[in-house]
Amino acid sequence: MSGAVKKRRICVLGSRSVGKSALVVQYVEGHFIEPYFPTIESIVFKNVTWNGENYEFEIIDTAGQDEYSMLSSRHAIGIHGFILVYSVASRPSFDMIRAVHDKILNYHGVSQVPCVIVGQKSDLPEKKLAPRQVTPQEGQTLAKELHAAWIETSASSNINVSKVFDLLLQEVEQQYGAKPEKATAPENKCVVM
Ligand SMILES: Nc1nc2c(ncn2[C@@H]2O[C@H](COP(=O)(O)OP(=O)(O)OP(=O)(O)O)[C@@H](O)[C@H]2O)c(=O)[nH]1
Repeated sequence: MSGAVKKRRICVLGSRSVGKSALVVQYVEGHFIEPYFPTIESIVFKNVTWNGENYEFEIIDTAGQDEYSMLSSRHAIGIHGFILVYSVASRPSFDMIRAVHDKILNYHGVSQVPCVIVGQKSDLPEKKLAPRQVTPQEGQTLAKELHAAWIETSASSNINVSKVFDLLLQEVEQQYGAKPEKATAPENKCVVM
């Protein structure tokens, strides 16, 4: 194992109330937050060992987006990897994934960024608490099209939560490898919202 800690900055994006904060808190603190507090922005850190290397995640949990919200440069520039979250019980939140992904690509001026698409709240249809509005097949098809990884999770039942971050590291290391500074989009680039 090499001693150096590799820093990776991760941004979590998606519609309101899809469970972005719950996912991050379950991963970092190991518990589920039941009440809903809309996030403005929260940054948390976690150290992990992956493939024999030490990493420090800086995870930026953002306020929920809608089709009209602009992507802040803080949530695009210098970010190594993106977690795009929808709820499997919300079709509009799934439709938002493509819009957010397009905004990220516009910032970076590339055709691909390291990304994991997450279908959250998988417990809702399983426990018959809410009907499923997005099938796993639809999630996988979109991810294939956007060259992203895909997974379904439940923050409340702690299903697949840490796998999200393992998958993202895999995507980040595949794309940037030893050159993570390439995640920095040019500052003077014209940005199309
Ligand atoms: N059943 C279930 N509920 C969840 C899950 N994750 C989050 N929730 C609930 O969904 C609501 C919204 O969760 P948040 O984590 O605050 O959602 P968010 O995407 O961060 O919301 P914004 O800050 O508005 O963007 C809360 O009441 C959570 O308890 C899950 O995996 N299963």
